[in-house]
Amino acid sequence: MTDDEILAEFRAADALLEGHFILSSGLRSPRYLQCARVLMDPRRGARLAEALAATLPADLRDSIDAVVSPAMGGVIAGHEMGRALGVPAMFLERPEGVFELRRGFRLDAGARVLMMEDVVTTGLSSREAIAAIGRAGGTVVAAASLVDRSGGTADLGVPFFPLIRIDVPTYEADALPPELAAIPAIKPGSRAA
Ligand SMILES: O=P(O)(O)OC[C@H]1O[C@H](OP(=O)(O)OP(=O)(O)O)[C@H](O)[C@@H]1O
Ligand SMILES: O=C(O)c1cc(=O)[nH]c(=O)[nH]1
Ligand SMILES: [Mg+2]
Repeated sequence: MTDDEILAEFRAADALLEGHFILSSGLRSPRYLQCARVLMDPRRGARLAEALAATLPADLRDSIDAVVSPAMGGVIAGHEMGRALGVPAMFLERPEGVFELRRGFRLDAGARVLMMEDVVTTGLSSREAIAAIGRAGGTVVAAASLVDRSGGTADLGVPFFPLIRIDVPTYEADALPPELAAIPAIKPGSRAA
């Protein structure tokens, strides 16, 4: 899938939002990629996951035992990647503030895991998820996401395969451009403030 085809899927889903957004990291942005709107169409989600799976090197793709994703945003993205790769898909939650596998999800010792996110901005959520998979006994062999909006700055410590890289600005909360400061901010994600 080309970048234009991927962006067309986001546009068709009304997933390219404009306004004033508080991101998971606390950074602010005039743009938000609402992957939940993309994934609300299961066939669109499956198409995008198939396209992403096809970009993985074949030896890596064939070696993956499981997909593990951080909730909430990663849940459906990870499930579709599990389907595309033909492996189980599990998710991490943080009811106590730190990601953990719950609901009977478990990894065999040394299981080769693909960590799947919806969006990567600073990479913090991805790094926290990768650490949690390690604590659960898995070995993260690669990370993937639908969108990388880090501008190439996110270092996840493992090979990283985003479906698309999108350049969008982010600002510290105390350094907003006037046009952003003039709009009320909303926080679409679920990380506790
Ligand atoms: O790379 P980062 O700076 O960590 O930002 C990206 C993260 O932010 C969003 O999650 P969020 O914490 O908003 O919660 P959600 O997944 O429950 O929506 C998104 O789903 C990623 O997990
Ligand atoms: O950084 C985030 O929290 C974030 C940015 C974005 O564009 N979309 C999203 O779901 N989360
Ligand atoms: Mg998330």
